[in-house]
Amino acid sequence: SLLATATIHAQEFRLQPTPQKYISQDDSISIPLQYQLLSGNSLSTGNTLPLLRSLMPGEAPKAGFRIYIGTQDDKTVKNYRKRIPQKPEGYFLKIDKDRIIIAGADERGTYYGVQTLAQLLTLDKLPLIEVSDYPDVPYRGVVEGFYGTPWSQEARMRQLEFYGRNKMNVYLYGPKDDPYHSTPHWRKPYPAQEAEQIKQLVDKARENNVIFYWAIHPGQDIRWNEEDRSLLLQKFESMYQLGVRGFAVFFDDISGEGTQASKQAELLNYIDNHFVQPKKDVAPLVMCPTEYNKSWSNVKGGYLTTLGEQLNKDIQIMWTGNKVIATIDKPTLEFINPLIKRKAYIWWNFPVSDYVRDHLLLGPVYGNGLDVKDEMSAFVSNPMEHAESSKISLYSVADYTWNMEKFDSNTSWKHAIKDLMPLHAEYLETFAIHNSDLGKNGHGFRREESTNIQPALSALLKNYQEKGEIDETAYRQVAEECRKIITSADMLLASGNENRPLINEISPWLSQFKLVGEYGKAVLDMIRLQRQEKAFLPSHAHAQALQTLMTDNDARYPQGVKSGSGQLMPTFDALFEASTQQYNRQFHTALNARAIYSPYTLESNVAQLAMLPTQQKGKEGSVAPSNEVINWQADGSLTLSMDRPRVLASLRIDLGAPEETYAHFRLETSLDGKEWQHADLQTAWKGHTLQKVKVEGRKVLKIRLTNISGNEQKVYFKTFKLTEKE
Ligand SMILES: CCCCCN1[C@H](CO)[C@@H](O)[C@@H](O)[C@@H]1CC(=O)NC
Repeated sequence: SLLATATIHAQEFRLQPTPQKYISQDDSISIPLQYQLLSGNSLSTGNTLPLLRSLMPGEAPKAGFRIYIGTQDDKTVKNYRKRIPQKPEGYFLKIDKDRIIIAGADERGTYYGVQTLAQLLTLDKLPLIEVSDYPDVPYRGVVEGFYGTPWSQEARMRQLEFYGRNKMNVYLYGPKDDPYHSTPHWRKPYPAQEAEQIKQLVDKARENNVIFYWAIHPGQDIRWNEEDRSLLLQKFESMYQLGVRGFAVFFDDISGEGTQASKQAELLNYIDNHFVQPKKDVAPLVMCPTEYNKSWSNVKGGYLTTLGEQLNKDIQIMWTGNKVIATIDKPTLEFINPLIKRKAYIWWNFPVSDYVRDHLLLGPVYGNGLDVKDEMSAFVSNPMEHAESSKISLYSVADYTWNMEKFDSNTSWKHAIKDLMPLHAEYLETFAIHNSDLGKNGHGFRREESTNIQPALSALLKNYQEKGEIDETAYRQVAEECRKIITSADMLLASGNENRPLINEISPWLSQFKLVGEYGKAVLDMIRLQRQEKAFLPSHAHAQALQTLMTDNDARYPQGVKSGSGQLMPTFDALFEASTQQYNRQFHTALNARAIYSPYTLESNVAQLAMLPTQQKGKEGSVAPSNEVINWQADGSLTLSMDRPRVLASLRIDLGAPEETYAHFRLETSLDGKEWQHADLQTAWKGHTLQKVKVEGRKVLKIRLTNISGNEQKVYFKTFKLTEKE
């Protein structure tokens, strides 16, 4: 498929990432089948020569064609020394009629020169070209730092190859749900099997010139004493024995003793002075602070300034931006860099989806500043638990961090898709453009979706809702898009082995996507046939059947599978409702005019709660949990309303707080929104969670939870779930 890639790419071939500078003459040579290799001593170890030999197997001592390769200290490239960009990981690549020169500022730069050559070799002829290139951001890559199913060994091996090809140089291993990374087993060495897998990853990383960082997440139960400090160092030593040469300590998402800045700084400096520095072959230590975004930081409290003042200068400090989930711009960095007295090591929480697990985030990487390359020491992406699907974003993160000013999010996005499935790129693009928004979520972070068809969707809906008329141009465009949706789903599901791991990840969403396309077609029929008493009915019935199929999601994904939720589904639901209401008025019928939706709506004057989506699964209704600590102001309340009175079987609430906290809250229910009955929170207490609150058999229309303590309460919002009586 490499050849296929070349053929497809040939007309719009681009080098990835976009090089800083390159000149190509209008001439090319056929790929040399034999060549004499003149390589510098500095490359005798490492994986640069193995990569070159794997790409061009025709090495022959007497051949006329020559390849000169080395770093700037090697005499094999001394004539080109001044052409090498004097920047870390810089390289000079020149393809001439009788020779190729690959000269790097350092070993990794030379390696990247070979990776660029690798891309040129996918063309049927080698263009005569000169490339002078280097990365804008020193450290570029991925932090596997999400909640949920950690990536598999196979997925990680593929990731590391992807990073090598796309010139990403760091991978931080920190899956929140790995018990040996975090509580409870961070103090213990890995069992033999897991240790062997880590060793394999470290070797794979070295092969791809990626620094493998192993992170530890001790903060939830660390004790600030000699014993835990030495246990942590022993764990690091055991990882070093496995070949790990990059170390990180994450103090994010914890509470209690572990959050003290001065203790964190003391521990990290100790690790730096007694482990990292003495080892001499270990990368600079990286730490993730507890206050890792501006909305959670209390500058006056001094946490960040303490780290900035006390942490050894070479220790990197991570930062997610102005919020947990945020794009990174100049003001973001102008805020944090002075406080921590160094350039922030950006942990970008995208395309991570562990707080919107029913969505895939496959859209373009956009919104980060193009003028911040000199304000950050690193930019690493926290991806989705779906490794292959995350590559659409990761490809663009590689592009953005290597050559920031030249980054174009849409071009990069299109090439990312071609890189993943060259033979099905148009279908994957149709799928990706309609699966990019997150839907309502606790962080309030949203993305554009269905941008290609959005104008037609709103024109069609506006004309129909306001004038009962059909905008024929919009109608045709939407109908065509529905056809493309249905075709794309089938083509991708039937795409065989082009990218089987990707299809395995997205197949539940592909099935849902096809239903969305069918639903769109059925709704278009409904508005076309709305005035025909007989013909309307089968389309209405079909649309309802599709609504049912779309809510009975794939059992593999209990949290549900959403597709086209940003623009397509809201428009189709609105057209379903409007045309059915119109039909009922005209023919005096009472067909169901409500598209399937959650019968529960949430209102709240607590900012972080107001955005939470509600969910319905059968007899269960819930407000989605928030990943953030909620600042619940005095007298702040949350009200869950039903679409009609319902009899409750039970209600479970979990604020992740000790029992006394619940005394600060009052729970009430109401049948009419005017009269409220109290429900007792204390009696239902069961260690950290309120079990069946005494509302058994109560008929309610609304449920309200209010902070009556007179002060702000900081709580988690883990569970708010009701079950209705059968
Ligand atoms: C209260 C927990 C918020 C979690 C925030 N983010 C991610 C988004 O959900 C999640 O993957 C978690 O690992 C991460 C923590 C974080 O952002 N650390 C710098």
